[in-house]
Amino acid sequence: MTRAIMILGGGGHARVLIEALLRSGASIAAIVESDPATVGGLVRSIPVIAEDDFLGRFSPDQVLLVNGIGSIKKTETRQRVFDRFKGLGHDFHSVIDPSAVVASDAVLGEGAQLIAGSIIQPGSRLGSNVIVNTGGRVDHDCVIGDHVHIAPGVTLSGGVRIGAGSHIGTGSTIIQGITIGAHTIIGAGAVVVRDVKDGETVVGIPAKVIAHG
Ligand SMILES: CC(=O)SCCNC(=O)CCNC(=O)[C@H](O)C(C)(C)COP(=O)(O)OP(=O)(O)OC[C@H]1O[C@@H](n2cnc3c(N)ncnc32)[C@H](O)[C@@H]1OP(=O)(O)O
Repeated sequence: MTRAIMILGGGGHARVLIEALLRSGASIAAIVESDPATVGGLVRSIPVIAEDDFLGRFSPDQVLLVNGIGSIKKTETRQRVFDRFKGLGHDFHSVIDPSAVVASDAVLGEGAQLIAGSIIQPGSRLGSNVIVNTGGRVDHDCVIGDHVHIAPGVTLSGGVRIGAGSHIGTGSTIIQGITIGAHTIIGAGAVVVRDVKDGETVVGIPAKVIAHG
């Protein structure tokens, strides 16, 4: 049986995902929201259902979920949503915009989201629930942990490693071979030329630490 695709959340990131799914020929059965009133009207005529309704009506064998929660700094909320629905037995569908370029040997984890114009080069591996946002570039042999958000216009050079739950800010550049720890925040526009430890926030060119954990 083909499972119906449903989006968790109806905000800006969800709308980007809906565009990518529709462009790739998928159909979307519903947007699931804890508070449907927060979704400002119908998005592309897709019905909005309340989360309680969803939980009562649909079992994991009937639906495939898409994590529509974005992040601008910390990635905890989208991780919490992913983990909660995995705990209920649900599977997450990957969203790959038709304009994304993905090397034949790249490995994508469950629920990967490759937004318009993103590029994943050979030998790279992405964990579960990872976003590579608009125009993000992941060069060869990068290893990206679960729940990482690579924001629009980021460049990861070859062999970069990123720990789980990190947010790589919009337009930042990471030079080759750098290791970035878990739950870090890389500021918008930063140029990272040294390794970044778990929990650190770095900004600037070259990037310097402004917060620890
Ligand atoms: C589709 C989408 O929209 S996806 C979302 C994309 N957005 C992003 O990636 C946003 C990334 N976030 C940032 O760059 C943020 O500015 C952060 C996370 C680095 C810091 O945010 P906050 O913790 O709120 O710090 P705050 O704004 O108070 O700034 C602290 C200091 O760092 C400076 N600063 C903040 N961000 C940056 C930056 N990117 N580069 C240089 N300096 C910065 C501030 O000017 C301030 O300096 P001051 O103390 O001398 O005045």
